[in-house]
Amino acid sequence: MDKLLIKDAGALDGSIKISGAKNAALPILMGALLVDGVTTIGNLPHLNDVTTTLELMGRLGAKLTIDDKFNVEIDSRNIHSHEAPYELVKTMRASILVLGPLLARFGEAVVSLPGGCAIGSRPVNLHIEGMREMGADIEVEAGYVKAKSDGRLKGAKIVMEMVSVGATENLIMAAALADGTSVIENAAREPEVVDLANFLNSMGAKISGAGTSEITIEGVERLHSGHHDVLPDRIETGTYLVAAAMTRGRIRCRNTDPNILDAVLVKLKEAGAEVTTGDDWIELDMHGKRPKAVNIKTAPYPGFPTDMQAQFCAMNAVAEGTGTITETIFENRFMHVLEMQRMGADIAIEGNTAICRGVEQLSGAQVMATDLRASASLVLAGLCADGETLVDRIYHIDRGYETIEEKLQNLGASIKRIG
Ligand SMILES: CC(=O)N[C@H]1[C@@H](OP(=O)(O)OP(=O)(O)OC[C@H]2O[C@@H](n3ccc(=O)[nH]c3=O)[C@H](O)[C@@H]2O)O[C@H](CO)[C@@H](O)[C@@H]1O
Ligand SMILES: C=C(OP(=O)(O)O)C(=O)O
Repeated sequence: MDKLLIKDAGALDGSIKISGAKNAALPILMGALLVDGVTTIGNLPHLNDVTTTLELMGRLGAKLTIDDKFNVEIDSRNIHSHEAPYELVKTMRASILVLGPLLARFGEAVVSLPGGCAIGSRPVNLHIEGMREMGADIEVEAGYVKAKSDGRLKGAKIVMEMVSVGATENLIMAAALADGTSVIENAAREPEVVDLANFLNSMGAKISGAGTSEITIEGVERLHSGHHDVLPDRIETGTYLVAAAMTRGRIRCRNTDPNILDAVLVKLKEAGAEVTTGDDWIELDMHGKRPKAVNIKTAPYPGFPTDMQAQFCAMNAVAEGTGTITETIFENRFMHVLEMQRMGADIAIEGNTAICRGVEQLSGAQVMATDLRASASLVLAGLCADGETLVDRIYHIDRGYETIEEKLQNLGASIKRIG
């Protein structure tokens, strides 16, 4: 199993290109199953989750052509299977997003439940309830969601009991081919939901209000061929910005979108960073100063993203002063804290809050990655720890960060992958 070996090499300095967003790429690829034609997707990140999704689409009967820049052409005209098996679904929570497209287009879907994971139980009741309201007959049996619809799904008004990114996306996709108009209230407002809606609209869907908490979808009979470029990854961007802040360095992130990172940039400025932005770039400069600890409370967009919480926890661990991190989205997203404590961090967990008292210097240790962002935060901690840090189980990182070691090496970090 691959590991990452990291040593403190001082302040990061340089420029990197940000990849397309994992969390937009996955629903968009699943959304291509709705299209009775050929879709091409650009700016796809080369990640394990994307490869798993492509494998799943291939098993369902989609014909895939991938060029050397990782642009993917998907011919979904001859889908012949409507089942997403456990062996593929287990590695990736987002695979539940095939449910809406398969059910909407073929009136049938059998999708394995992805199971719990390190950050929490992650149920899919909102996905199922919403599709039932559109007339689907759904049973959960032997670990599989088995859904059927007699003819097209029916447009419905769905009031979401809580804000869910995945359920909003699944229901948009289900409603895109439904008979009649659907309205999703209390919808997630994440930029990735907007990107999915833009993608589907460019294929002929009629979705309005994405990016607000009320989304209206006028069902159409079919979607047609088209092209879409995935939006930049705001979480990858934020991760590298924090890496630069922690190491008292300077970074320019290119091919990104500063307009979807407000909550993160505000906190970086509060930590003492000078942040400058252009149309598609963000620059952060610490001018050699140690960051100041910040208080964070995660919330649905446009609040502070839960996917950036672990990285800010790492920053607080080496910052000046004390900062609190309150996690409100997932019930168990502090696994990184236990590993950081092994590196000498002074962090106490009280309920859903981590109280971090910054220390002058962390010390390198062997640590275990438990989930995607926890792994990223341990890599960041390793960048400013004394001695060597060995991060184990980095398959989690490969789910969400494209060539992380190369990008960090370009910024001057000492990091290498060992088998
Ligand atoms: C592939 C992808 O885009 N993943 C992101 C997506 O995950 P995902 O879409 O799985 O997260 P949700 O927004 O659905 O989860 C938010 C909360 O709702 C709960 N919930 C969700 C669905 C449901 O049917 N029932 C229910 O109770 C979850 O347990 C959680 O407490 O949004 C999360 C929250 O921003 C991010 O951390 C993930 O990176
Ligand atoms: C939790 C995450 O992803 P997923 O929903 O794919 O597990 C994440 O991107 O931090």
